Amino acid sequence: MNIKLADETIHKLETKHTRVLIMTAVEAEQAAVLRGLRGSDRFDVLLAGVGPASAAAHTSAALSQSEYSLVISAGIAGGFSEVAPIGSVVIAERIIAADLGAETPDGFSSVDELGFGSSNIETDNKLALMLTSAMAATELTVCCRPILSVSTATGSAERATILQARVSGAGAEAMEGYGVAEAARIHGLPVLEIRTISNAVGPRDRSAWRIGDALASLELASTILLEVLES
Ligand SMILES: O=C(O)c1cccc(C(=O)CC[C@H]2O[C@@H](n3cnc4c(=O)[nH]cnc43)[C@H](O)[C@@H]2O)c1
Repeated sequence: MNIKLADETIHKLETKHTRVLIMTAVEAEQAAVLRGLRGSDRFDVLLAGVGPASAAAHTSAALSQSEYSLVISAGIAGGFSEVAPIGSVVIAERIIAADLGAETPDGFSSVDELGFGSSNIETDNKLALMLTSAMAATELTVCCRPILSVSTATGSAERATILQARVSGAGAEAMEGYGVAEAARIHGLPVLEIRTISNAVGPRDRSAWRIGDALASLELASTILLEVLES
């Protein structure tokens, strides 16, 4: 894995007055993150809404209002079951807009292949690895993998297989990471994504979602984030 942005980011994080912006899709995720952060005034935890467009717009608005040194997309997600079981944590090694592109007679072409930009945003890999190690030392099950952003949540085994073939090693699928990351990139800031798994990516069965387990993991993961950034 490449180590990028680390010196600049760590330098900024060591500066006394640096602040961290965390974006969650919904209030239940926001509340779990805030419980985990234990009242620290170093963080703003704001609502992004659901999906990449809402997330990009809300993140960009927040970044235009206040100064931050790090931006994080956090919340629950679907996990690719071979690598990320329910209740586990996935830290993004990269954030990928997995359905941004075009269907062609030869299959899906990403925006990169079409020459329209990039569907792939690097996270702060050094911080991602530090967090992964710190979480691995607790009761949490954690991995550092690509996290996919999609506009339509996967609802079939076929679609899950297609996405796994499209992005080798993908750990999880959610809907806001790429929007948050694109806003951070435009503002010149490093980004992370932290997801806790509520359901398996695959055939839709809302009754099987374990939102309580995922929110409990999100709270604990947020406490570890606090400890790592304060250490
Ligand atoms: O109903 C609730 O109590 C509740 C509490 C917390 C969160 C929710 C959500 O529905 C969050 C939606 C949010 O979660 C991400 N997500 C979760 N699973 C998947 C998935 O399999 N595929 C894609 N996204 C997923 C996503 O980021 C949504 O915005 C409900």
